[in-house]
Amino acid sequence: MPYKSNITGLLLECIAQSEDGYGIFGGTDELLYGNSAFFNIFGFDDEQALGLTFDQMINHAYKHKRGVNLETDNIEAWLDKASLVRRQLNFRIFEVDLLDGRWLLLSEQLLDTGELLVHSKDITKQKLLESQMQLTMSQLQVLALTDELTQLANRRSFVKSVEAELSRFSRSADSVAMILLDLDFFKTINDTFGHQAGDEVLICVADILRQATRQYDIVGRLGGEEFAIFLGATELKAAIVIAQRIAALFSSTSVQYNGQLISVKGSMGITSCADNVTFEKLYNEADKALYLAKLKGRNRIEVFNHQED
Ligand SMILES: Nc1nc2c(ncn2[C@@H]2O[C@H](COP(=O)(O)OP(=O)(O)OP(=O)(O)O)[C@@H](O)[C@H]2O)c(=O)[nH]1
Repeated sequence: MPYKSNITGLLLECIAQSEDGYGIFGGTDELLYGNSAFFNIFGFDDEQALGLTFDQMINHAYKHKRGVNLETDNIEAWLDKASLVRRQLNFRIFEVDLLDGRWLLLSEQLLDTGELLVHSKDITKQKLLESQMQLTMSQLQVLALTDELTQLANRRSFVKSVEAELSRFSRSADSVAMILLDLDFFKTINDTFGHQAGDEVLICVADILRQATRQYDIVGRLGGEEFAIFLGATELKAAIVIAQRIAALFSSTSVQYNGQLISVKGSMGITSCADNVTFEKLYNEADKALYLAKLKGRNRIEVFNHQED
């Protein structure tokens, strides 16, 4: 059959024209065959690479700054490292990037006869898609953990972060503290000035909390007009100072909305402990103190009393 008798020639022609790279290195690593896509990986335009060793081809790419991206100041050391993995397995697959921005998936297959068959496939589109997906995933993760209005940690993320910190602190004897803050008569602000004005107040409160806390404190909006601050390695005294700082900022700040000034007031409950601390324990203690602050007339700070509990 004429088709069958021509198959070898046809196959060679297909490989020569293929956008995938094909190369065969001989037993002493000299290039026996390559198509133009393969030469291109090493910065060669034509068959001048034939007969060169892998090391010589890499040196060519490095010297002419073409083809494969060789991120090294020492090409000899790079080649030594490559020799540790090259031809060590019957089959291996890896990704490389080219200086023109493309990405290739390369496979090396050691033939029974000692030659090394190398195949390359352009995976630039897939890499681009992959990095876009990674970006979307990390954006989604941020969205899932952030309160949209105030950009503070939401309840889920606050609990998760505090629990992570507590497991870190469990190995130290340091005290940790929590401040719970609940705005006073916030419903009246909404009812008087509108929901939008209420939102502006919540944003302002978040700014005040960021301003009053340290970089490593964890600040979250637990929901509605309830906020929480976790203070790692903090004694009660220092936690009270931070709560007083927040109260002072509330007193000196008014939110401007449609030409009107809205004052912000809040009640705070504080607790601090060092032993067997869990999120629930801290939260419940701070919440009891907060309840007391509301009961005693609001716009004040109360500390959880461990003796009375
Ligand atoms: N603008 C706005 N209002 C909210 C948001 N989330 C909750 N609220 C409102 O917050 C108000 C909370 O009301 P209450 O629980 O009675 O609290 P309060 O009026 O501050 O009363 P006290 O805490 O007892 O001083 C409700 O009217 C909710 O609708 C929000 O994201 N934006």
